[in-house]
Amino acid sequence: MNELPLGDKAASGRVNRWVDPSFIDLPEGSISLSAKRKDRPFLCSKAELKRPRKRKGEASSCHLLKESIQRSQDEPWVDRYSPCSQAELAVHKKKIEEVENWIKGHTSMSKGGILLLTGPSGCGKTATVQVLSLELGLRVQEWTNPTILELYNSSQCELRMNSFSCSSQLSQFQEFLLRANKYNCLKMAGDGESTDMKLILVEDFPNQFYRQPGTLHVILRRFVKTSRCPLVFIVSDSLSGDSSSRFLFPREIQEELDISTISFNPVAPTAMLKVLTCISTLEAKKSCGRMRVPDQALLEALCSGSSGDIRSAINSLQFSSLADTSLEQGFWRMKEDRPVKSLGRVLSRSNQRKKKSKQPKEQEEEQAIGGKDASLFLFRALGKILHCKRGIHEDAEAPGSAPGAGLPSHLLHHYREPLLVDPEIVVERSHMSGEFFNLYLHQNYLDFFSEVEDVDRASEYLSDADLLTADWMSRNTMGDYGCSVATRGLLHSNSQQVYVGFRPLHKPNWLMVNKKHRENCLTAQFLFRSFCLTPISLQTELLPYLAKLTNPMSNQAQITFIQDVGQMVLRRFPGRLKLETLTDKEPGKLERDSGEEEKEEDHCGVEESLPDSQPQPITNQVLLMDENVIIEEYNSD
Ligand SMILES: Nc1ncnc2c1ncn2[C@@H]1O[C@H](COP(=O)(O)OP(=O)(O)OP(=O)(O)O)[C@@H](O)[C@H]1O
Repeated sequence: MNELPLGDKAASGRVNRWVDPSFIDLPEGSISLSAKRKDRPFLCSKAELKRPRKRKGEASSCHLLKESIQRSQDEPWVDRYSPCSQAELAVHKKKIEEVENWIKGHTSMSKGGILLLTGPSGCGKTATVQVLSLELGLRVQEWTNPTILELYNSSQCELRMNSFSCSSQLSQFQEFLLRANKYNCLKMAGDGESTDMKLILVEDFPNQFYRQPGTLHVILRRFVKTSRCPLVFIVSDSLSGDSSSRFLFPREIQEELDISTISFNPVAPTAMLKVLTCISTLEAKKSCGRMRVPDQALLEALCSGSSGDIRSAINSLQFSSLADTSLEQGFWRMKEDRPVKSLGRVLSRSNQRKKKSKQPKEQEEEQAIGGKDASLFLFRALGKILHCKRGIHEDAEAPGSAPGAGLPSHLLHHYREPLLVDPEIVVERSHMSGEFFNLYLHQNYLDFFSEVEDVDRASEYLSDADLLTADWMSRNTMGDYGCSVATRGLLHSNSQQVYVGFRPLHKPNWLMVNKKHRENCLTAQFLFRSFCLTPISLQTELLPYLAKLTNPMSNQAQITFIQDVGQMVLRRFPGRLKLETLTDKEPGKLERDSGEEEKEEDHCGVEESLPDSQPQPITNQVLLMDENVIIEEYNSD
């Protein structure tokens, strides 16, 4: 990445003579044209655009000077240092290229089309679109939800004009989209060589879409029929797992409307560090020595605490510097005497070796700076354990000292380099119970081991962990301990940890088996309710018995279920079951079937019919046909 542009961008080249959108009849707030700031679209902060201008002579020059200093101090650094070119973007080059190719492909020949950009908040999705539009000479026409006041005003106006009785956010959005697609922007004097090419950007969705995504789909279907310019949707991922992009743009709609999707990753720590270093150097220069240049360790702490959100990192940097300029006891000063620490776990391995490793507790303190939610997707959390990173002991760096020098000789084989992750914190941030986390580890750990003795030891630890949670009375308390035993046990057992590269992770087999078990319980209860037995008794006592009889039941559904559950047919599943792959954005939340035990006992309160979500007996019938199993006569003699 190149150097950031020098000096205060906000002060230069501000264009105030921008033209109102061609859709002047729409409420003002619903459209914002980036062409307003066409010459330097990123130079002026929103705050500045909205600031009322004073008339000449209204204030003294001193007052104006003070105001301008204040304004420059107040301006958010994210706006002041917003990127103006691809080289300045802290986004992976490939992602930028992908977006660029898509935009180029869909602006030429007025082809239109829809692009969906997803990724965590603050990873530079909007900045990328803005920069590319600037470079490709496109005008960005962006939808922003009108405020209630604007809605009210517009409806008043419309009432007066005797058109619609009231214009909802939804209808305004629809109108915006259709008109933006149909009409070119008005060309005004001073627009220079601006082209008619434009890009429609939607980041703000009318609330109605979250309640009824179908309404969005109807509008989009209409849009694609006449689409002339590219439409870009930006939807941020949420770590809580309620992915708006999946909800608003389900796969069927993406396929039907040929929506392209590009998924952004969090900003890489190295790129983020570069940006922060650049900004802090420029700001320190500008402050004429009033602001101390933050040390490397502090910048790294801000990077790691922001979890790949560059906006949050820059804001934290600005915030912490504010505290410093006025009071000598500022943030930089407090951090001044800290030992230099590295981004060991995020920078290259060679760098890690050179610098000292951090203790988990210190890492935790640093995470608190910037206050960004540090939740982990399950995929990443598992990766942190399975691809575990280790540092080196401080004493091992001393010349002549052998690894494990402090250990007695008979324990030397237990020597390991210190962990760079804290397994308990990783599990906590995955939002998953220790027991379930263990299941995922159990399913996936083998691929990461190279020695059979290590596997032996690891499986013992997993069994111990299982044992800790065996007793239902203490399960809640012991779950966390069990998880510590499993994670730390796995990490310790893997004595020959080798770099295995990317490995797909799978969901535990147990989940599938458990699901099937629950389905069978419900089906058994439903089909054999007249026996008034628990699902367990039905499946382990009654059905195996019935399976031995000839025509025990007249109901075909019952017969097929008896065949399915009452006989242990190993032939039915030759080889291993097909495992479900764990995707990288899968949330680490699982519904625990808490009511299961009670349900099993409550065998008299059976539902009258099977819920739709449950497998219907027909599934078993298909199995029966496949296997061609015949109920044999049971000879009790
Ligand atoms: N080098 C840089 N690369 C990317 N963004 C930068 C850079 N320097 C500063 N920024 C600022 O960081 C912010 C990045 O936020 P952006 O809106 O692009 O994120 P986003 O992925 O669209 O997330 P959200 O959906 O939450 O808005 C922007 O305000 C941008 O101006």
